[in-house]
Amino acid sequence: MLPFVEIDHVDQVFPLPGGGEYIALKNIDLTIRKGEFVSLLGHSGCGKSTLLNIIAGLAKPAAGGVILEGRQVTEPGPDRMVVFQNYSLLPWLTVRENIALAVNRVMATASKSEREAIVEQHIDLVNLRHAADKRPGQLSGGMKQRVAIARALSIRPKLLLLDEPFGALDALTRSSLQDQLMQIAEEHELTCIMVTHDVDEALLLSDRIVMLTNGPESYIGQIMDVPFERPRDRLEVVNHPSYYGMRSEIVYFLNQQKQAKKRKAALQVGAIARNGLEKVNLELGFVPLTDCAPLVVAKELGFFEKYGLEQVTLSREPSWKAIAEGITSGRLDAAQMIAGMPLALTLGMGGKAPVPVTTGLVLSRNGNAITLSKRFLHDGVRTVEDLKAAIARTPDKVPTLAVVHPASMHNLMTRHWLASGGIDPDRDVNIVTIPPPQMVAALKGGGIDGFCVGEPWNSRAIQEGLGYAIATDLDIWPGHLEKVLGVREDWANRYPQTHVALVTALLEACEYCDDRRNRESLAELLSRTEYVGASVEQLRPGLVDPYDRGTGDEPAQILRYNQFFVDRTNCPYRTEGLWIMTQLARWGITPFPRNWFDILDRTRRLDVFGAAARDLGLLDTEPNRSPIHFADGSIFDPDDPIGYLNSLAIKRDVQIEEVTVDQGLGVGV
Ligand SMILES: Nc1ncnc2c1ncn2[C@@H]1O[C@H](COP(=O)(O)OP(=O)(O)OP(=O)(O)O)[C@@H](O)[C@H]1O
Repeated sequence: MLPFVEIDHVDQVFPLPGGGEYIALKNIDLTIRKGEFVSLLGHSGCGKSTLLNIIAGLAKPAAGGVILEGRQVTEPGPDRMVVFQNYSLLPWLTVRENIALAVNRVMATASKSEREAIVEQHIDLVNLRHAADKRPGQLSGGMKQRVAIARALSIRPKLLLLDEPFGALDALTRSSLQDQLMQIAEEHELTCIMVTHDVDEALLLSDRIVMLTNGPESYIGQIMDVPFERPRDRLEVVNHPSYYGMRSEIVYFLNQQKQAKKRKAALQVGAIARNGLEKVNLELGFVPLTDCAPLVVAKELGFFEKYGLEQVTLSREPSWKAIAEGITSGRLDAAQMIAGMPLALTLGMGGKAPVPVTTGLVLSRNGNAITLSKRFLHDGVRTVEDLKAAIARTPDKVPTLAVVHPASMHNLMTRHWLASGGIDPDRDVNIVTIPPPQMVAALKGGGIDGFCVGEPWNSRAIQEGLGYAIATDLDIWPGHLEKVLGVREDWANRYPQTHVALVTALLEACEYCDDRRNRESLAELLSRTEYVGASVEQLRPGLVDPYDRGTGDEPAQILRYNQFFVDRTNCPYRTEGLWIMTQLARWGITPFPRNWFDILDRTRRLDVFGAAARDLGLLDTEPNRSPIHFADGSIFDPDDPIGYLNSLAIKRDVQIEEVTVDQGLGVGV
């Protein structure tokens, strides 16, 4: 379906009184379907109203634009009506006259009796017949807001924009108006965008909640799908089993934003040097997943302090996109990253300028699964070949599969798996990106037919009866690298001793995580809201318990499902980085660099890993140059990456070019 509203890479910039400028919004990109109700949520001053004004055509963005039904918005128009918090009614006109003013202006070609009928219909719509001849001064706040809504709806806008419409009302009036708005929006299939501060209001009314980060340069931090069925009943919504989980996820996001503000102020302090290290105050990003465990353990068990890193803060990030932004902007010192991210950022993914990012540590291996909607299991889909046959049976229905980021192993391995079964991942299926914590809600809402993600999100979908794991990543490439520690290259050069201390602390934490005696307490630790925030039951499969694929088969113990240390987990082998680069090129995500050796040298810091491993007395850290063997029988020979690329049957147009990567970035840390 074509998008109804496209907010296309919008930036907004305001001049500051003393000179300079304030970047309020940065790269806001969002599409909205017809009939959808979307809320914009965020702290005061984050830019919600600024964005709404741009959509309304009341302000022009500094960059990007808004497209409504294929036409660029350049000025206000009757197809978009805004309802403001302060009602903006004309005080000398009655309720009827206030509504009639809008109708007469916009529907000038309709006959007088038609226009009168529309006015009366909308007076009834908001139950104000008894007050039709009263002026605003004689009305309560709730009544005034009902007039404003009736006036907005009377001209039949395509898009209703609401800027904290109920913010000034008492609780009772507020809930009654929310119910009325919900009913009207559903009956008239209205598309609505509402700015609100109120988490419960957003959950009650919205199909999606768009959470904005704090400014300057606010961006979309997280988007939550709200899966409650319509028509909605307030009590049923609040009693829905997912309600409090979703609510706490939003509150957590807002709290994180508050803390980020404090941290930004603290960043001005800059590097604190002590203990022979150039910097001991670090901000580390992670995404709520089972395999963030080494960071959590290093923090909770004091491994950072043990190696002199006295002030380490962990920052729970909503998505891999936020991690990339945090590292490239210098907001984060280092982060848990999907394995392809340092390479994709260094090569300039999506046409962006290359930002050299490097890794000296693999944090984990394995731990992902491809989960499909249960309906495929009912159709007998057990293998990739069965999936191909199922797709061929319904050529008009292209399944949508979600991955967590284009540069993730989830994307690259799902594509490898599909292609190994003769399914073209760009033509036979539709692959979209969704942050890990939102996968289950998206599957439940029916927007996607399956996903590839790390734990606990597969097990959650399986335990809720929504899906089954058709393949774990051990069925595709057993022992593949999964998460790495990523830092900017200029950061690594500026803080070399700190970098080694950080890798040493995390390497010791990895060893702790793979000691099976610690796994029970690890599941408890990860379940805490500030870390993964899922139940222990959802975290246990694969980590502690046998893995239940949701197929009805007996759960099987997969010892290496979450692998943190054993079997030479932690060395950032160049061969694996090289395979990732072939895949990024295979699917058109980045070019394949002719200077691949140089890129590998810069992005895989074997020297840092070696120094940390020596500090811990570990042997056997030699680079491994053996070919990679995949479960489908294919082999990657690191000596001939271009020959390998040429041999692949399903691929896009592969670009092979010299990639120039400068190191001269402004250091914000
Ligand atoms: N015309 C302007 N000139 C300069 N700065 C502005 C202008 N309009 C908004 N800003 C700034 O842009 C940022 C975003 O403002 P905006 O009103 O969109 O925030 P908001 O999220 O709607 O806040 P609230 O929830 O408090 O209404 C704020 O820092 C604000 O001070």
